[in-house]
Amino acid sequence: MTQPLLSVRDLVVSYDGGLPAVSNYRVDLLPGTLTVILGRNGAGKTSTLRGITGFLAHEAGTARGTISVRGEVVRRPGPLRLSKLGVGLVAERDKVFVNMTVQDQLRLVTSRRPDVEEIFEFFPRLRERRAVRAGLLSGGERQMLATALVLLRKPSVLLVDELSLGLAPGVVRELMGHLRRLADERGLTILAADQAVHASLHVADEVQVMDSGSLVASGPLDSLDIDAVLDAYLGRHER
Ligand SMILES: Nc1ncnc2c1ncn2[C@@H]1O[C@H](COP(=O)(O)OP(=O)(O)OP(=O)(O)O)[C@@H](O)[C@H]1O
Repeated sequence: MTQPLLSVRDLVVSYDGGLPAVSNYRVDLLPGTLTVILGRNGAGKTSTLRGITGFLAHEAGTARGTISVRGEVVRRPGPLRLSKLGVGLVAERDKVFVNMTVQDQLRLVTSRRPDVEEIFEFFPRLRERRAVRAGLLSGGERQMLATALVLLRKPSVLLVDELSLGLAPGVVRELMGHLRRLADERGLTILAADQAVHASLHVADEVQVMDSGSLVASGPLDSLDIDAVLDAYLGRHER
């Protein structure tokens, strides 16, 4: 059986010592696959990705659980440790410097021209817009830049939070298509949390549905009665 690249068991995330925002979350990410976490506002998607990567200190949040990378339990997981093990996070609300050009931001992360060239090959739109300040990019282009800045660090696992936030359906489909290509062409292993149900299901290998901090469904797309699960937990109107 193929070994998961990243496994999570019994993840619990709480804020300010309150009731858990995430309870007993688990996942196995197989190499080169794309898993999506779906759930309505406040379901616990962002907290799950923060809990895995340890980006909780600024949120007065705590996480416990077991995270393994390539079969090895990660001792004292946290942002730096996970990053060194090749786990990258594209955080919700794009983290780009609005006054810097696309090209300058990419060069902040790497001085290797071939790496920047590779990014431009993958995102031709960023090449076209390379001399433009990030503040003038469209929402979709900003998300491409935010993703590119993480990709330059050459992760093998990419966690992506709400790529579709505030974007038009056509742009969301394009961005989801990029995630699919990153898995297929680059062999990246991806866990993406999103509310864009249709676009996510179109590209996913595995699907997880969260409600009130708990998983209510999880498995390969073709093994789930996805319509029933989504009707029950997202409501037909949100699909
Ligand atoms: N920094 C924080 N401090 C306190 N509570 C928080 C914090 N961030 C999230 N929460 C709470 O944790 C729960 C899960 O929120 P979370 O943002 O993880 O959900 P989500 O599924 O990502 O929602 P959305 O799609 O709206 O981003 C919610 O009840 C939320 O109010």
